[in-house]
Amino acid sequence: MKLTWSQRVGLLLFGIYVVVALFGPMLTKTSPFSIDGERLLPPSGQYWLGTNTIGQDIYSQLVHGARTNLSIGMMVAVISTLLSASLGLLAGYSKRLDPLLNGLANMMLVLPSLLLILIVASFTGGGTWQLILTLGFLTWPGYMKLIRASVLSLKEREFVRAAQLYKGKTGYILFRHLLPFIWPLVRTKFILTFRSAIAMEASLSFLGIGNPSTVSWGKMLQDAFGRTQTFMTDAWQWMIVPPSVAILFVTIALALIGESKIVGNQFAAKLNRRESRVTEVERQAQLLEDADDHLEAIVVRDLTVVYGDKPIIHPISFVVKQGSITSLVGESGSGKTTMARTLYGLVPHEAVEGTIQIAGHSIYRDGESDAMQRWVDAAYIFQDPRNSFNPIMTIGKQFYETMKLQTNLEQKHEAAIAALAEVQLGADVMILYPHQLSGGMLSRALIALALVNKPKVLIADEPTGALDPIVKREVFDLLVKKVKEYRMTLLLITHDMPAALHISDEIIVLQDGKQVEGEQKQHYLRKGKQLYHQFV
Ligand SMILES: Nc1ncnc2c1ncn2[C@@H]1O[C@H](COP(=O)(O)OP(=O)(O)OP(=O)(O)O)[C@@H](O)[C@H]1O
Repeated sequence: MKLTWSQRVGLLLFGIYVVVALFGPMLTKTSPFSIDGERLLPPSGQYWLGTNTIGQDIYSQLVHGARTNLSIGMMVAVISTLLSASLGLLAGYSKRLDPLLNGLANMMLVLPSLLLILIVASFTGGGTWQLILTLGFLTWPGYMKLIRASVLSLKEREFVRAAQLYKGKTGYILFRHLLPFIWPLVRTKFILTFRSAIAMEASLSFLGIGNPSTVSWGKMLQDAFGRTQTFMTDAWQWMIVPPSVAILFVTIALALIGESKIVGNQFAAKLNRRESRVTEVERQAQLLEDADDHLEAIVVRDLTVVYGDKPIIHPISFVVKQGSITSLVGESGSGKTTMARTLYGLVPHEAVEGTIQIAGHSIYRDGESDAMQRWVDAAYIFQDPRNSFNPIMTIGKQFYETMKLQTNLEQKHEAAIAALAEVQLGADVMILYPHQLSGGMLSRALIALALVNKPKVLIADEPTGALDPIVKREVFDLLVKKVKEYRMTLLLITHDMPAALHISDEIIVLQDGKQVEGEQKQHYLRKGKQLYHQFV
């Protein structure tokens, strides 16, 4: 990864600070507290940075102070960042925990943090651990709310919904699908908290309420400013300048690193290198025996969908026979996507009335839709392929996650390559990220992904929208072939009337959320047929 010069400088400065904090104290035999030198000695071979007004070695104090700052900054940043990230993820993801956690964050935000820190520091005599815990527990809410807001929006993305549908465990979804996206926020939070903890510790020590048994840069400055000799002699040059420059040095280093993407990207790459953990997903999935087959693959009775006060789907009933192809057509905005999403259980329960059965499972009846094996009993192709894939996972990993018929990685790999080959994609696609594929390639990869578990029912929302006419034709042929081969039921949402007429056993026409019947439907189909003759 290419770093800008400022990022390199930031890392270099911070590296120097860490080396000094870790190894600097080893280079001095003098204790930072011992008063064995003469007072106010200028820098020399013996006292590299001179001595202070009571004869203590300033170099020794500076390097021991670096250690104190590093450990306080690190501990506070770790505690505060862990709280922000974990509570933000949980609040954004869980509707149940959100009111509690968000309420707690709001309450903490209105607390006068500085006052509390001063009170705690005064009462505890500036104890280091008390300071770390106070700072750590008071500084998480701001970024927690930012992370929560990101997760609230991310969890509506198709790839997260898909992960939920195949019953990925909550921890897995949070860690694998959501954390990499909020990682830049986590990284920034860590660096900012590190920086402010160092500044806060220095300020408290400067005010005289730091830990008296440790040495720190703030305390060095307090000592220097508290003595008149500092300014009456040249001593300010070695008593005030070194700790001030050190604080400035670390603050600048952290500010420069804060602009770097190095940590986040390395982490995301690391996450992606990890083997897929979808073994958590239930595996008992085998295609149900033919005896369990239902002649009616999709049964819809008196279905309505209302968003707020706006009816989107008016009462509608229909049946899709097992092994058939039914196309859902209609003008833009007529409610096709809403219908498809409703059938697959992707619409909030409260918006839906009526009953839906898919492959024998009632959708929207508690417990029963959970029993449906997503991607095996029924699969869904979302309208927007780019949003359907997790952008920071390779296509191959996303195949492994979804595959339920194969038990080991080798079998999964072979089946994924075979499924990709059916849509004219090579095995090299497995190691590519979604952004490295064209829109058409992504559409085909999505179709392969939907077919890889040989689903009994496939609901496909505009699966060929991004394809050129030749590939489109090939994909329709593939879908027809798979319908026959797997005895699959296909509900196809499409604007492509010629194709719908060409491959469908049944066509449902929607207009303004209502099913069109009789002469109006015939008129719509006649128009489609005229196009169809141009198509074949
Ligand atoms: N989440 C939502 N909240 C409120 N209204 C919505 C929501 N989703 C869709 N709608 C409305 O439902 C109507 C039908 O939209 P839908 O996306 O189902 O149509 P469509 O037939 O699939 O259109 P297209 O062919 O352009 O994709 C539109 O008026 C749309 O504004």
